[in-house]
Amino acid sequence: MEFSRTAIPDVVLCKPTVFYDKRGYFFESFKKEAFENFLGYQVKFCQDNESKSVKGVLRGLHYQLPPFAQSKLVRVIYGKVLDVAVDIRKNSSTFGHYVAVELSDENKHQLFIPKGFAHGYKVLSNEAIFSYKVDNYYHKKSEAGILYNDSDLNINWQVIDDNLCISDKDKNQPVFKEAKVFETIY
Ligand SMILES: Cc1cn([C@H]2C[C@H](O)[C@@H](COP(=O)(O)OP(=O)(O)O[C@H]3O[C@@H](C)C(=O)[C@@H](O)[C@H]3O)O2)c(=O)[nH]c1=O
Repeated sequence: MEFSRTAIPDVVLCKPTVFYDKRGYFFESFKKEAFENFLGYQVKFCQDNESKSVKGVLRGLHYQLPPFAQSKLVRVIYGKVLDVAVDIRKNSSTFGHYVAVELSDENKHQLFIPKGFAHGYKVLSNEAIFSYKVDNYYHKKSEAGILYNDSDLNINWQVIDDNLCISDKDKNQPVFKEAKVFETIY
C-alpha cells in the first residue's frame, strides 16, 4: 500500500498494490500496522459499513459529533464515485476547505478521513457499492450534516444530474455557517 497526503495533509490517499494473474487479482485492502505507521497514531476501527447507490445519488455531507466522532477509511468496491471530505475543524488552517478524489473499483484507491471532517460522495457510475470502516459506533443522536451545495464550501461535484437522488435528511441539512463544527483538532 502506498500512502500519500492530500492538499489537506490529515486526509490520506491509500493506493494498494494489486497483484493480477490469470485468475483475477489480489490485494491487501487493510493492514493495521502499515496504516498506523504512516499516520503516526492508532486508529481503532470498530464498524464496517456498505451501501449501494444508483447513478445520480449523492450522500452527505455527514459526520458524528464528539464524543461519537468517527474517522473513516472509505473505498469503492463496485463502480465509481467522487468522494469529498470537508475540514470542519475550527482551528485548522484549512477550515472550510475540501478534498475531492475519485474512488473506483478500477483504481481501488481508499481515502482516510479523520475526525473533524464532513464526508459525502456522488455516484459517477450506473451503480456503486461503497464500503468503509469507522472507528466509533453509529450514534443516531450525534449525527450532523452540512448541505452538499452550500455556497461557501462551493464543492465542485463534477456532475449534478437532473435526476439527482438525495435523501430528505440531506436536502434539509444546515448551511456551513450554521453547522456544528469541531472545536479541537484530534
Ligand atoms: C450510517 C449508519 C446508518 N444506519 C441506518 C440509519 C438509516 O435508517 C439508514 C440509512 O442511513 P443514512 O441515510 O444516514 O445513510 P447514508 O446517507 O449512506 O450515511 C452515510 O453517508 C456517508 C456519506 C457517510 O459519511 C457515512 O458516515 C454515513 O453518514 O441506515 C445505521 O444503522 N448505521 C450506520 O452506521
